Parts: sequence; structure tokens; C-alpha cells
Amino acid sequence: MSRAIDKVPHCTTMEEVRQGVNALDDILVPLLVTRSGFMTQAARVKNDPQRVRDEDRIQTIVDRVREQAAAEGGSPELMEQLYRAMMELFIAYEHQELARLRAAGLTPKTDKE
Ligand SMILES: C=C(O[C@@H]1C=C(C(=O)O)C=C[C@H]1O)C(=O)O
Repeated sequence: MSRAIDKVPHCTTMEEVRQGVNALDDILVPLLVTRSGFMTQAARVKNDPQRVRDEDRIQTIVDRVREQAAAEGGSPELMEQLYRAMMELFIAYEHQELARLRAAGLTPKTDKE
């Protein structure tokens, strides 16, 4: 048994709490930057603003992370809310990246590929 929730120590001061949060942010931020890099890849591969938002894929991810959160002893509801909010921001970023790539010379698709 090594669930993520079991790795949280009992804290007695806010210094301890914030030290723990900072240590996790040091891991999370680089991962989120890498995730954003995949949005740039998605923007180029899709090359179509109408394909940026993909509701089926969003639902697949929500189902996955709910299950993962539960297995790690966390709240599926919280994980779904976090992921839905995060994906909205990544979708906006993907649109921004597609516009940037097109301004830099990516040719818009002429037909469905
Ligand atoms: C990266 C994609 O584009 C969008 C962003 C997603 C994400 O943040 O994971 C998921 C679905 C899409 O709405 C994708 O289609 O996979």
C-alpha cells in the first residue's frame, strides 16, 4: 500500500504545510510546462481551430483521473474539477498556439485530413 494520500505527514505548523506544498509545486510546475508543450504539438497536428476542443477526449481524461484519484485515496470530485478547469486553460492556450504557429507560417488545412 503506497497511496499518494498516505504520503502527507501530520503537520503542526503552517511552515511545515507550506514547505510540503512548495516541494510538490517544484515537481508539478515542470510537469505542467511539459503538458503545455503537448498543447503546442496538438495545435500543429490538428491545424484546425474547430478541432481544438474535443469533448470525447475531455470525458476520457475526466474518467481516468477520477479513477486514479480514488485509487490514491483522493477525492474524484476535486480531481474532476481541477482537470476540467485546467483543460479549459490548456484549450485556450492551444488556440493561442495555433494562432501563433499560423502567424509564423503554418499553412491552414484546405481539406479534412
Ligand atoms: C490536447 C488536446 O486538445 C484539447 C486539450 C485537452 C487537454 O488539455 O488534455 C484535451 C482535449 C482537447 O479538448 C487533445 O485533443 O488531446
